Amino acid sequence: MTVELSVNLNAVAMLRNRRDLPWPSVTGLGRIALAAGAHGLTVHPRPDQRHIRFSDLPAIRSLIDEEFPEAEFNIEGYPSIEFLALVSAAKPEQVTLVPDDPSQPTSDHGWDFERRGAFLRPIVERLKGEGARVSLFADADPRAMPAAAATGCDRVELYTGPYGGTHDDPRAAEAEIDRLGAAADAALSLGLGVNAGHDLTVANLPPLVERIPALAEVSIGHGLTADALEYGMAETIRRFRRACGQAV
Ligand SMILES: CC(=O)[C@@H](O)[C@H](O)COP(=O)(O)O
Ligand SMILES: NCC(=O)COP(=O)(O)O
Repeated sequence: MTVELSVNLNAVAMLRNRRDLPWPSVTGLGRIALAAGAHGLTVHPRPDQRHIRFSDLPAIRSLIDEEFPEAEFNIEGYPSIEFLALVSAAKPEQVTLVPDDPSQPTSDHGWDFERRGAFLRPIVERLKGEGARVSLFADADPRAMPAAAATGCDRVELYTGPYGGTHDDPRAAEAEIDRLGAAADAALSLGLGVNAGHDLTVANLPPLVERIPALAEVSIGHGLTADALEYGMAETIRRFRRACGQAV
């Protein structure tokens, strides 16, 4: 089974928002990602629109519909009334619900399914009724998976932030892989699909994929954008030197 890659465009949008200019272009970089074989595009619009703006969503929807009809749009976020209205309009193939409060700098935990199950169930049903696959952001805890499944969701997205944080500690990384693997096994045994995301990199993906071969999808933004800058920098310097009139 292939693990699909969904490219999170939040970091691109954050760079764009530094100026009142249209670059880097969220749809332009999305197009490059899909043309290079990414399976989908992910955005996590936050209420303050600090990176993805609500107005980005129709443009991404059109990009996929008109140029990459096989690709998937994944919208992540807390299911506020405003978020649910955005999702209804953008019609993503997948919605990933995340228990963020508006003041959080980034996502840092999954749902407490026991406590929030009654809140989630009708929302999951509504989103599925609108044609979306529904994934719920989950901590790497196998004991949480029965309550996750009881919400009616299709998948869980395992929160890999703690794993990403072990980049300089191989033993801690192994322990996190064990936790993620056990959570994935529990979810799969209940018929749930398993996605994963947060702080994933080229370096830490292979052990994760090896432990969870049935992983359906990873969504990656921060580390992927960092690599795009690093690996694109040399060619960019050559382009700018040529623009300066230098012989390159
Ligand atoms: C749910 C998740 O892990 C990502 O969507 C992450 O929250 C990205 O959000 P930021 O780009 O705002 O950090
Ligand atoms: N769902 C996780 C995601 O979309 C990207 O997270 P990150 O790679 O920006 O940490």
